[in-house]
Amino acid sequence: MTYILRTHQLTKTYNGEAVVSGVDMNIKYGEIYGFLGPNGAGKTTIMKMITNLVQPSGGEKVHDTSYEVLKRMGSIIEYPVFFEKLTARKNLELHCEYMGYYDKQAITETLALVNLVNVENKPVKDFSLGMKQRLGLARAVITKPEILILDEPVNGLDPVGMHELRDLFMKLSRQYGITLLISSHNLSEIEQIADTIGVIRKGKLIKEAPMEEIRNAHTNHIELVVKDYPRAAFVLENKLNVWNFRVREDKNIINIYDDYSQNDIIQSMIQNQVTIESIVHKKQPLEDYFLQLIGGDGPNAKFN
Ligand SMILES: Nc1ncnc2c1ncn2[C@@H]1O[C@H](COP(=O)(O)OP(=O)(O)OP(=O)(O)O)[C@@H](O)[C@H]1O
Repeated sequence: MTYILRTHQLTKTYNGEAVVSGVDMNIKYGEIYGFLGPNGAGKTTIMKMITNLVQPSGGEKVHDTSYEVLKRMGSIIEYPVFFEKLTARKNLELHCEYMGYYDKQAITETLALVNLVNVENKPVKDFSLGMKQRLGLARAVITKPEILILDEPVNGLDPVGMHELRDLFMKLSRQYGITLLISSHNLSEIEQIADTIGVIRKGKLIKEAPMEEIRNAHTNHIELVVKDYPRAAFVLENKLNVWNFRVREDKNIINIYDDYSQNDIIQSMIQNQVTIESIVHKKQPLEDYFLQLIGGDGPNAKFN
């Protein structure tokens, strides 16, 4: 089966208000699924429904075999809590006992995986945020889950901590074959590692696509500046069969997102008496595209 986890019309209502509505997510085996959205968009609520911490008001989630996958699911939804006075190793030992999984070798291996071997006998209260995040991850992966659900795991980390954690995610995915669902409110945090991106805005999944497709389609585009944009748009659609473009009416700019030949566009515009002021190939920062998507009202839209 291609998918390890799918949701179908997943919905959550609080006090008559839908905070998550009709979400269809499709997470493939072994991939890193970047779950993006501004604060309050509904990411945590969806992750809680997936991990059975919150009961959906409607819709469902579909695993291959529901009970079995739950056992094979690791998660960090809220800030990970530890027995602060106990050592990292002791925390992992207690967790394994609680889960009915006791394998000393697994503890040692997992501490090595998250690079905490040299501090395994320190009490957790002396750990930095990054170390705690890595210990949380160790706890989530020690029982060898097939899927990991991580809610904003790099939040609050400095660039070094973020980098370390991203490397670890790649390792878990590529070397251990674990599927990862990682939420973030910042595209740049997961852009390099995500295979698929799901974008949530006001409780609705507004985009789900391979990261590569988004990168190609939206970072490269042709910017066409014309005197008469309605006529230029007409020519694009009717003479060149170009549909994937956006008009910025205030500036007579047309951004064309698919891979078209600039020459064809120039020739066709000339043949149809459209005056071109300029035509250039541009790269849009991906973050701008994301802000535009979740803001929904122009390139300067902010998250909230
Ligand atoms: N138990 C609850 N009762 C009422 N409203 C809730 C409850 N839990 C969440 N909400 C609301 O649901 C909306 C979505 O919250 P959620 O925490 O899922 O968003 P999020 O995308 O994870 O944002 P953040 O990154 O800030 O955690 C918010 O408006 C929040 O106030």
